Amino acid sequence: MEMTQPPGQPGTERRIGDVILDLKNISLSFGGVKALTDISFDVKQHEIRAIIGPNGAGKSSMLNVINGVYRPQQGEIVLRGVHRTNMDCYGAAKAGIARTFQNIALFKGMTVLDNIMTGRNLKMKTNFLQQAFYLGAARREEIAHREQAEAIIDFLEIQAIRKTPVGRLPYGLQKRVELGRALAAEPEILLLDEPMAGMNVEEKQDMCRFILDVNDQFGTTIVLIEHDMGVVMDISDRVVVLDYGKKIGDGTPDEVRTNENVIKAYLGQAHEGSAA
Ligand SMILES: Nc1ncnc2c1ncn2[C@@H]1O[C@H](COP(=O)(O)OP(=O)(O)OP(=O)(O)O)[C@@H](O)[C@H]1O
Repeated sequence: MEMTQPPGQPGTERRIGDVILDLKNISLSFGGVKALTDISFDVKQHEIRAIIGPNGAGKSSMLNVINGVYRPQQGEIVLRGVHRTNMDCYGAAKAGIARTFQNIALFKGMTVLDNIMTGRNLKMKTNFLQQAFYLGAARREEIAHREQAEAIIDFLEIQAIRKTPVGRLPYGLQKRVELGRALAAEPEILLLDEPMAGMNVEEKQDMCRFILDVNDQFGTTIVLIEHDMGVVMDISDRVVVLDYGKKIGDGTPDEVRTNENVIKAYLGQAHEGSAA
Protein backbone atom coordinates (compact mmCIF):
# COMPACT_ATOMS: atom_id res chain seq x y z
CA MET A 1 0.00 0.00 0.00
CA GLU A 2 2.99 2.29 -0.09
CA MET A 3 2.79 4.97 -2.75
CA THR A 4 5.77 6.77 -4.22
CA GLN A 5 3.96 10.06 -4.01
CA PRO A 6 0.47 9.62 -2.61
CA PRO A 7 -2.51 11.84 -3.40
CA GLY A 8 -3.34 14.64 -1.01
CA GLN A 9 -0.91 15.38 1.74
CA PRO A 10 1.44 12.49 2.42
CA GLY A 11 1.45 11.22 5.97
CA THR A 12 -1.25 13.64 7.09
CA GLU A 13 -2.49 12.60 10.49
CA ARG A 14 -6.24 12.14 10.59
CA ARG A 15 -7.38 15.09 12.62
CA ILE A 16 -10.49 17.09 11.82
CA GLY A 17 -9.39 20.63 11.01
CA ASP A 18 -11.05 23.96 10.36
CA VAL A 19 -13.82 24.58 7.86
CA ILE A 20 -12.40 24.18 4.35
CA LEU A 21 -15.66 24.46 2.40
CA ASP A 22 -18.66 26.49 3.49
CA LEU A 23 -21.93 26.43 1.56
CA LYS A 24 -24.05 29.42 2.47
CA ASN A 25 -27.76 29.74 1.66
CA ILE A 26 -27.55 27.89 -1.64
CA SER A 27 -30.69 27.91 -3.79
CA LEU A 28 -30.94 26.28 -7.19
CA SER A 29 -33.95 25.91 -9.48
CA PHE A 30 -34.55 24.34 -12.85
CA GLY A 31 -37.46 26.28 -14.29
CA GLY A 32 -40.20 25.72 -11.75
CA VAL A 33 -38.39 22.88 -9.96
CA LYS A 34 -36.66 23.95 -6.77
CA ALA A 35 -33.77 21.49 -6.47
CA LEU A 36 -32.16 23.28 -3.48
CA THR A 37 -33.71 25.86 -1.16
CA ASP A 38 -31.51 27.94 1.12
CA ILE A 39 -29.08 25.15 1.98
CA SER A 40 -26.18 25.90 4.33
CA PHE A 41 -23.61 23.49 5.70
CA ASP A 42 -19.88 23.31 6.07
CA VAL A 43 -17.18 20.73 5.52
CA LYS A 44 -14.13 20.56 7.75
CA GLN A 45 -10.67 19.59 6.63
CA HIS A 46 -10.00 15.83 6.81
CA GLU A 47 -13.56 14.89 7.70
CA ILE A 48 -15.91 12.46 6.00
CA ARG A 49 -19.11 14.39 5.43
CA ALA A 50 -22.15 12.54 4.10
CA ILE A 51 -25.15 14.00 2.28
CA ILE A 52 -28.22 11.80 2.55
CA GLY A 53 -31.89 12.07 1.70
CA PRO A 54 -34.63 10.38 -0.28
CA ASN A 55 -34.63 10.25 -4.10
CA GLY A 56 -34.84 13.69 -5.67
CA ALA A 57 -33.85 15.41 -2.40
CA GLY A 58 -31.15 17.45 -4.16
CA LYS A 59 -28.00 15.54 -3.19
CA SER A 60 -26.43 15.28 -6.64
CA SER A 61 -27.41 18.88 -7.37
CA MET A 62 -25.48 19.90 -4.26
CA LEU A 63 -22.32 18.13 -5.45
CA ASN A 64 -22.82 19.72 -8.86
CA VAL A 65 -22.92 23.15 -7.23
CA ILE A 66 -19.72 22.39 -5.30
CA ASN A 67 -17.73 21.40 -8.38
CA GLY A 68 -19.22 23.97 -10.72
CA VAL A 69 -21.50 21.87 -12.94
CA TYR A 70 -24.52 23.90 -11.74
CA ARG A 71 -24.61 27.60 -10.91
CA PRO A 72 -26.87 28.36 -7.96
CA GLN A 73 -29.22 31.35 -8.33
CA GLN A 74 -28.52 32.33 -4.73
CA GLY A 75 -25.92 31.75 -2.09
CA GLU A 76 -22.19 31.55 -1.71
CA ILE A 77 -19.53 28.89 -1.90
CA VAL A 78 -16.64 29.68 0.40
CA LEU A 79 -13.59 27.55 -0.35
CA ARG A 80 -10.60 28.05 1.95
CA GLY A 81 -12.01 31.45 2.89
CA VAL A 82 -12.49 32.63 -0.71
CA HIS A 83 -16.11 33.66 -1.42
CA ARG A 84 -17.69 32.82 -4.76
CA THR A 85 -21.26 32.95 -6.04
CA ASN A 86 -20.50 29.92 -8.18
CA MET A 87 -17.67 27.58 -9.06
CA ASP A 88 -16.58 26.53 -12.53
CA CYS A 89 -15.49 22.97 -13.22
CA TYR A 90 -11.95 23.86 -14.22
CA GLY A 91 -11.55 26.20 -11.25
CA ALA A 92 -12.85 23.52 -8.89
CA ALA A 93 -10.41 20.95 -10.28
CA LYS A 94 -7.54 23.44 -10.04
CA ALA A 95 -8.56 24.15 -6.45
CA GLY A 96 -8.15 20.48 -5.58
CA ILE A 97 -11.72 19.22 -5.86
CA ALA A 98 -12.22 15.89 -7.67
CA ARG A 99 -15.34 13.80 -7.99
CA THR A 100 -16.83 10.53 -9.08
CA PHE A 101 -20.27 10.21 -10.64
CA GLN A 102 -23.44 8.26 -9.89
CA ASN A 103 -23.20 6.62 -13.31
CA ILE A 104 -19.64 5.57 -14.01
CA ALA A 105 -17.93 8.05 -16.34
CA LEU A 106 -14.87 6.19 -17.60
CA PHE A 107 -13.48 5.54 -21.09
CA LYS A 108 -14.72 1.97 -21.50
CA GLY A 109 -12.37 1.02 -24.34
CA MET A 110 -9.26 2.26 -22.53
CA THR A 111 -7.25 0.26 -20.01
CA VAL A 112 -7.44 0.77 -16.27
CA LEU A 113 -3.98 2.38 -16.31
CA ASP A 114 -4.87 4.79 -19.13
CA ASN A 115 -8.14 5.76 -17.44
CA ILE A 116 -6.27 6.55 -14.25
CA MET A 117 -3.71 8.52 -16.26
CA THR A 118 -6.53 10.76 -17.58
CA GLY A 119 -7.01 11.86 -13.97
CA ARG A 120 -3.53 13.41 -14.09
CA ASN A 121 -4.30 15.76 -16.97
CA LEU A 122 -4.29 18.88 -14.86
CA LYS A 123 -0.91 17.93 -13.40
CA MET A 124 0.74 17.78 -16.85
CA LYS A 125 3.05 20.71 -17.37
CA THR A 126 4.62 20.04 -20.77
CA ASN A 127 2.80 21.45 -23.80
CA PHE A 128 1.05 19.62 -26.61
CA LEU A 129 4.02 19.81 -29.03
CA GLN A 130 6.48 18.48 -26.47
CA GLN A 131 4.10 15.62 -25.75
CA ALA A 132 3.42 14.91 -29.44
CA PHE A 133 7.15 14.53 -30.17
CA TYR A 134 7.82 12.94 -26.80
CA LEU A 135 10.66 15.39 -26.15
CA GLY A 136 12.90 15.10 -23.08
CA ALA A 137 10.77 17.01 -20.61
CA ALA A 138 7.58 15.35 -21.83
CA ARG A 139 9.18 11.92 -21.55
CA ARG A 140 10.37 12.53 -18.00
CA GLU A 141 6.99 13.91 -17.07
CA GLU A 142 5.15 10.95 -18.60
CA ILE A 143 7.32 8.53 -16.59
CA ALA A 144 6.63 10.40 -13.35
CA HIS A 145 2.87 10.43 -14.03
CA ARG A 146 2.88 6.73 -14.86
CA GLU A 147 4.66 5.99 -11.59
CA GLN A 148 2.00 7.94 -9.76
CA ALA A 149 -0.79 6.09 -11.60
CA GLU A 150 0.88 2.76 -10.80
CA ALA A 151 1.09 3.77 -7.13
CA ILE A 152 -2.66 4.38 -7.13
CA ILE A 153 -3.21 1.01 -8.81
CA ASP A 154 -1.18 -0.65 -6.04
CA PHE A 155 -3.05 1.28 -3.38
CA LEU A 156 -6.43 0.16 -4.78
CA GLU A 157 -5.16 -3.40 -5.23
CA ILE A 158 -6.03 -3.60 -8.92
CA GLN A 159 -2.59 -4.57 -10.29
CA ALA A 160 -4.01 -7.70 -11.94
CA ILE A 161 -6.33 -5.66 -14.17
CA ARG A 162 -4.11 -2.68 -14.94
CA LYS A 163 -4.03 -3.50 -18.68
CA THR A 164 -7.69 -4.59 -18.96
CA PRO A 165 -10.12 -2.37 -20.87
CA VAL A 166 -12.48 -0.91 -18.28
CA GLY A 167 -15.61 -1.96 -20.19
CA ARG A 168 -14.75 -5.63 -19.57
CA LEU A 169 -14.63 -5.24 -15.79
CA PRO A 170 -17.46 -6.02 -13.40
CA TYR A 171 -19.32 -3.00 -12.07
CA GLY A 172 -17.71 -3.01 -8.61
CA LEU A 173 -14.21 -2.86 -10.08
CA GLN A 174 -15.21 -0.09 -12.50
CA LYS A 175 -16.31 1.96 -9.48
CA ARG A 176 -12.90 1.32 -7.92
CA VAL A 177 -11.15 2.47 -11.09
CA GLU A 178 -13.27 5.62 -11.07
CA LEU A 179 -12.09 6.28 -7.54
CA GLY A 180 -8.54 5.75 -8.80
CA ARG A 181 -8.99 8.30 -11.55
CA ALA A 182 -10.27 10.86 -9.05
CA LEU A 183 -7.32 10.11 -6.73
CA ALA A 184 -4.91 10.61 -9.62
CA ALA A 185 -5.74 14.32 -9.47
CA GLU A 186 -4.33 14.34 -5.90
CA PRO A 187 -7.47 16.05 -4.59
CA GLU A 188 -7.70 17.76 -1.27
CA ILE A 189 -11.49 17.40 -1.40
CA LEU A 190 -13.02 14.30 -2.94
CA LEU A 191 -16.72 14.27 -3.88
CA LEU A 192 -18.17 10.77 -4.19
CA ASP A 193 -21.65 10.36 -5.70
CA GLU A 194 -23.01 7.01 -4.50
CA PRO A 195 -19.68 5.17 -4.55
CA MET A 196 -21.33 1.93 -3.43
CA ALA A 197 -24.47 1.94 -5.56
CA GLY A 198 -25.14 -1.41 -7.20
CA MET A 199 -22.40 -3.22 -5.29
CA ASN A 200 -22.66 -6.51 -3.44
CA VAL A 201 -21.79 -6.70 0.27
CA GLU A 202 -18.17 -7.67 -0.30
CA GLU A 203 -17.61 -4.92 -2.87
CA LYS A 204 -19.18 -2.41 -0.48
CA GLN A 205 -16.83 -3.49 2.31
CA ASP A 206 -13.83 -3.07 -0.01
CA MET A 207 -14.99 0.38 -1.13
CA CYS A 208 -15.58 1.44 2.50
CA ARG A 209 -12.07 0.36 3.38
CA PHE A 210 -10.57 2.32 0.48
CA ILE A 211 -12.54 5.45 1.34
CA LEU A 212 -11.41 5.22 4.96
CA ASP A 213 -7.81 4.55 3.89
CA VAL A 214 -7.77 7.53 1.52
CA ASN A 215 -9.12 9.74 4.28
CA ASP A 216 -6.84 8.30 6.92
CA GLN A 217 -3.55 8.00 5.05
CA PHE A 218 -3.70 11.07 2.82
CA GLY A 219 -5.89 13.34 4.91
CA THR A 220 -8.28 13.80 1.98
CA THR A 221 -11.53 15.53 2.90
CA ILE A 222 -14.45 13.47 1.61
CA VAL A 223 -18.00 14.52 0.81
CA LEU A 224 -20.12 11.56 -0.13
CA ILE A 225 -23.66 10.80 -1.15
CA GLU A 226 -24.72 7.33 -0.16
CA HIS A 227 -28.05 5.52 0.16
CA ASP A 228 -26.78 2.66 2.30
CA MET A 229 -27.54 3.95 5.79
CA GLY A 230 -25.32 1.37 7.48
CA VAL A 231 -22.33 2.60 5.50
CA VAL A 232 -23.17 6.27 6.08
CA MET A 233 -23.54 5.86 9.82
CA ASP A 234 -20.37 3.77 10.04
CA ILE A 235 -17.91 5.91 8.14
CA SER A 236 -19.13 9.52 8.36
CA ASP A 237 -18.01 12.11 10.86
CA ARG A 238 -21.04 14.29 10.16
CA VAL A 239 -24.16 13.93 8.06
CA VAL A 240 -26.34 16.55 6.37
CA VAL A 241 -29.87 15.46 5.48
CA LEU A 242 -31.85 16.91 2.57
CA ASP A 243 -35.50 16.40 1.76
CA TYR A 244 -37.30 18.03 -1.17
CA GLY A 245 -34.34 20.39 -1.59
CA LYS A 246 -34.40 21.57 2.03
CA LYS A 247 -32.02 20.80 4.86
CA ILE A 248 -33.82 18.90 7.60
CA GLY A 249 -30.91 17.63 9.66
CA ASP A 250 -27.19 18.14 10.24
CA GLY A 251 -24.90 16.57 12.81
CA THR A 252 -23.08 13.46 13.90
CA PRO A 253 -24.56 10.11 12.85
CA ASP A 254 -26.04 9.74 16.34
CA GLU A 255 -27.61 13.20 16.24
CA VAL A 256 -29.09 12.57 12.81
CA ARG A 257 -30.34 9.12 13.78
CA THR A 258 -32.41 10.59 16.58
CA ASN A 259 -33.61 13.71 14.72
CA GLU A 260 -37.43 13.59 14.54
CA ASN A 261 -37.63 15.25 11.12
CA VAL A 262 -35.10 12.85 9.68
CA ILE A 263 -36.86 9.82 11.10
CA LYS A 264 -40.14 11.05 9.64
CA ALA A 265 -38.80 11.97 6.22
CA TYR A 266 -36.13 9.41 5.61
CA LEU A 267 -35.23 6.85 8.20
CA GLY A 268 -38.95 6.29 8.81
CA GLN A 269 -39.27 5.22 5.20
CA ALA A 270 -36.33 2.87 5.61
CA HIS A 271 -38.03 1.22 8.58
CA GLU A 272 -41.10 0.73 6.43
CA GLY A 273 -38.84 -0.87 3.84
CA SER A 274 -39.29 1.71 1.09
CA ALA A 275 -35.76 3.13 1.16
CA ALA A 276 -32.31 1.57 1.32
N1 LIG B 1 -30.42 19.17 -14.93
C1 LIG B 1 -31.63 19.17 -14.37
N2 LIG B 1 -32.70 19.67 -15.02
C2 LIG B 1 -33.92 19.69 -14.45
N3 LIG B 1 -34.18 19.23 -13.21
C3 LIG B 1 -33.15 18.71 -12.52
C4 LIG B 1 -31.83 18.64 -13.05
N4 LIG B 1 -31.01 18.08 -12.12
C5 LIG B 1 -31.80 17.80 -11.07
N5 LIG B 1 -33.07 18.17 -11.30
C6 LIG B 1 -34.21 18.06 -10.38
O1 LIG B 1 -33.77 18.53 -9.12
C7 LIG B 1 -34.30 17.73 -8.07
C8 LIG B 1 -33.15 17.17 -7.26
O2 LIG B 1 -32.44 16.20 -8.05
P1 LIG B 1 -31.09 15.52 -7.58
O3 LIG B 1 -30.65 14.62 -8.70
O4 LIG B 1 -30.16 16.55 -7.11
O5 LIG B 1 -31.61 14.66 -6.35
P2 LIG B 1 -30.88 13.45 -5.61
O6 LIG B 1 -31.15 13.65 -4.17
O7 LIG B 1 -29.47 13.35 -6.04
O8 LIG B 1 -31.71 12.21 -6.15
P3 LIG B 1 -31.27 10.66 -6.35
O9 LIG B 1 -31.05 10.09 -4.98
O10 LIG B 1 -32.45 10.07 -7.02
O11 LIG B 1 -30.05 10.68 -7.21
C9 LIG B 1 -35.15 16.65 -8.74
O12 LIG B 1 -36.48 17.09 -8.74
C10 LIG B 1 -34.60 16.59 -10.13
O13 LIG B 1 -35.58 16.16 -11.05
